[in-house]
Amino acid sequence: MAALTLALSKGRILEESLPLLARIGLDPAGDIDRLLRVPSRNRDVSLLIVRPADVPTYVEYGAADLGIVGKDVLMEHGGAALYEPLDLGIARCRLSVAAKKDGPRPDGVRRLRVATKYPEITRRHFAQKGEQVELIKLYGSMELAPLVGLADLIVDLVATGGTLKANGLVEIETICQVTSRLVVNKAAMKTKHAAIQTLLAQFAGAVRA
Ligand SMILES: Nc1ncnc2c1ncn2[C@@H]1O[C@H](COP(=O)(O)OP(=O)(O)OP(=O)(O)O)[C@@H](O)[C@H]1O
Ligand SMILES: O=P(O)(O)OC[C@H]1O[C@H](OP(=O)(O)OP(=O)(O)O)[C@H](O)[C@@H]1O
Repeated sequence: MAALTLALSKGRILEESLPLLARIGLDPAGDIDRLLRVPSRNRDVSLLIVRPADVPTYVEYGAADLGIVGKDVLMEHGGAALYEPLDLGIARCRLSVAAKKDGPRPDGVRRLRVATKYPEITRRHFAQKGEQVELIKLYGSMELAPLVGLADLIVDLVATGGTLKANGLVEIETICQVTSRLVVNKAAMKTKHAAIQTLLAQFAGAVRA
């Protein structure tokens, strides 16, 4: 079998991937808290532990043959350069627009300011609605922005709604549902076809189990 490299999103997705990986013999055979490249129990597959937002880049450039990444990250990156054959159904959440409980007060003069880690998705969302907004790129803790007057709205991930509630924010619109996806490098899908198909079938079986 051709050797394969699988890029994993560290953090929450890695945690939720571990049971799936274990089911198909791909559990890490090394310290995933320290190592960035880790062998798996299957000697033909090695694992890369990377920041979630970097997974599409590793797979697109062929540094990894496959990757596990959130749909939110794929949509922001622009997924056209990758195959996305399988929804793994893990790290389930949604991407939503939220505001302070008393809501944004458009004054008809100033554009609404929207703070987000996802400027591309946010730009497309408001453009589709014909609304002109000012985007403010943040790298985390979006919930703070409306509280301190940095933004009128945020676009962020919501799962239980606990973080929004704790910060006195309410969800006003869902943009899309999010789960993690298995993605594949387009060239590798041809050159390592048999090995990748075998792995895809194993992942699909593990998801059904
Ligand atoms: N509350 C949540 N419930 C379920 N899935 C989530 C939740 N928050 C984020 N996710 C999913 O997990 C992915 C990674 O989130 P995580 O919080 O682990 O990393 P991050 O903070 O975005 O990454 P980085 O450490 O690079 O900033 C997201 O892209 C999304 O797909
Ligand atoms: O609706 P909830 O269940 O509260 O989940 C939503 C929160 O989860 C994510 O953050 P995370 O916990 O991953 O922390 P982060 O800010 O470090 O990414 C997201 O950015 C929200 O803040």
